Amino acid sequence: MGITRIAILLSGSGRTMANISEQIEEGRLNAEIAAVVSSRTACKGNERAEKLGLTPEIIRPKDFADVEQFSGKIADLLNEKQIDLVVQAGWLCYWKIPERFENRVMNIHPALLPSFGGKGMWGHHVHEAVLKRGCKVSGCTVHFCSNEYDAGPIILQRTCPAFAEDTPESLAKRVFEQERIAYPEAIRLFCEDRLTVINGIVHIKAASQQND
Ligand SMILES: Nc1nc2c(c(=O)[nH]1)N[C@@H](CN(C=O)c1ccc(C(=O)N[C@@H](CCC(=O)O)C(=O)O)cc1)CN2
Ligand SMILES: NCC(=O)N[C@@H]1O[C@H](COP(=O)([O-])[O-])[C@@H](O)[C@H]1O
Repeated sequence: MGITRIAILLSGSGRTMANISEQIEEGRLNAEIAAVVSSRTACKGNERAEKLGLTPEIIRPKDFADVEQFSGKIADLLNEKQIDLVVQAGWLCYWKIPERFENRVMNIHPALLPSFGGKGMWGHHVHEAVLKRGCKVSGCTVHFCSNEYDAGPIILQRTCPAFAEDTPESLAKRVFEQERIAYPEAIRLFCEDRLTVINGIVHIKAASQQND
C-alpha cells in the first residue's frame, strides 16, 4: 500500500490530531494528513492545525439545512482530496457516512464500548458516567464508524484503572495516555492493510500474513 491519505475531523483541542501528526513525522505511520475538517470557527484544534501547516476547512452543521447536506459537504471534500481514511479526532457531530467510506472512518471513544457510548456521551460526560457507576476499569475504544453513534465494529481497546477517588479530569488524563497509544496503532493496522471486517467483527491479520 502507498502512503495513506488521512482526513482529520475535529471539534476541540486537537491533541489527538497532534499525536497522529507526531507519529507521521517520526516515521511510525506511512500516512499523510491531506485534509483537516473542523466543526468550529474557533478552537484550539484549528490553531494546532495551522501550526502544523494545515488549513482547516470549517464545516458546521448549523450552516446546512439538514444532516444530509452537512454530510454531503464533508463527502465532497473527502472525494476531492482523494482521502483513504477518515480519522475522527474529538469530532462531536453526527454525520452520514457515505457508502464508499464504509470501514474507512475511525473514531476514538474515551471508554470501553459498548458501555458509556451514544448521543450525549463525549468528553467529560463519559468520565463522569464511568465514575458515577463506580467502574474499577475504564479505557478507550477505537472503532470503525457506522451510521449509529458509537456502534461500529471495534478495532482495538486499551484499559486503565479507575479509582473511587478519581475526578473526571484525573480519569480523563489516564484514559488519554492509552488513547495516545491506541489510535496510532489502529491507524497503522489500517495503513498496513491488516484489518478485515466480517459480519461486523474486525479481524486483525498478523504482520506475517499481510500478503496472504
Ligand atoms: N456517523 C457517526 N457519526 C459520529 C460517530 C459515529 O459513531 N457515527 N461518533 C461520534 C463521536 N462521539 C463519540 O465518540 C460522539 C460525539 C458527540 C456526541 C454528542 O452527543 N454530541 C452533541 C453535540 C456536542 C457539541 O457539539 O458540543 C449532540 O449531538 O447533541 C455523541 C457521541 C461523532 N460522530
Ligand atoms: N465521543 C468522542 C469523544 O469523547 N472523544 C474524546 O474527546 C477527546 C478529544 O481530545 P482532543 O480534542 O484534544 O483531540 C478524546 O479524549 C476523545 O476520546
